Amino acid sequence: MIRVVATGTFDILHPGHLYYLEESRNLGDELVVIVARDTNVKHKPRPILPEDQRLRVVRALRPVDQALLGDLHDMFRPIEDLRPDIITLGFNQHFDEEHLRQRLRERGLDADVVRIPGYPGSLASSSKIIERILNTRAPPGPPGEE
Ligand SMILES: Cc1cc2nc3c(=O)[nH]c(=O)nc-3n(C[C@H](O)[C@H](O)[C@H](O)COP(=O)(O)O)c2cc1C
Ligand SMILES: Nc1ncnc2c1ncn2[C@@H]1O[C@H](COP(=O)(O)OP(=O)(O)OP(=O)(O)O)[C@@H](O)[C@H]1O
Repeated sequence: MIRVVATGTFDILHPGHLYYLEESRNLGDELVVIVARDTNVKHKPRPILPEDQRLRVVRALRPVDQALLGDLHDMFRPIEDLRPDIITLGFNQHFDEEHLRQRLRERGLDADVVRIPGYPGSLASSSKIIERILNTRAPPGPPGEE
């Protein structure tokens, strides 16, 4: 039984998320997804959707066997509980594979780390979708300010 763990914010879902989760699931027999806590998303603007809502939707996706919210303070805590064989990183996750492997070893965890490539598409990105909404649906400014 090969357990795979995938992680991410999953704010506004798009086919890039599905591709990442499907490819992660294909590496093993079971996929568990750790959804980032609202307060831990600091490397970009805070998510639009609250963590419970992000979790609920990720949990319902076909490739996902189990989904949970991450720890508030220690990202290795859920990994210690889940003991995955493989941890997948998405194409744009800012972790260095070798550094992450090392930190896992230091915690007595021997999961392999696998990078999943990107899925093409100009709107396969939560931030690009938000940008498009702002550009196409934002209320017009006061008259004369076009
Ligand atoms: C191995 C691993 C474990 C993680 N565990 C947690 C966690 O317990 N809590 C959390 O809030 N974020 C955790 N994260 C971080 C997020 O799920 C996410 O990867 C990070 O916010 C960057 O995500 P983004 O690609 O969605 O922007 C973990 C990331 C990795 C790689
Ligand atoms: N186009 C894509 N192709 C493959 N994987 C993706 C794609 N977009 C996101 N992912 C992966 O899905 C997981 C969750 O991504 P995240 O929630 O950060 O979405 P995002 O669209 O990359 O967000 P943002 O645009 O705000 O950076 C990460 O592992 C990420 O690498």
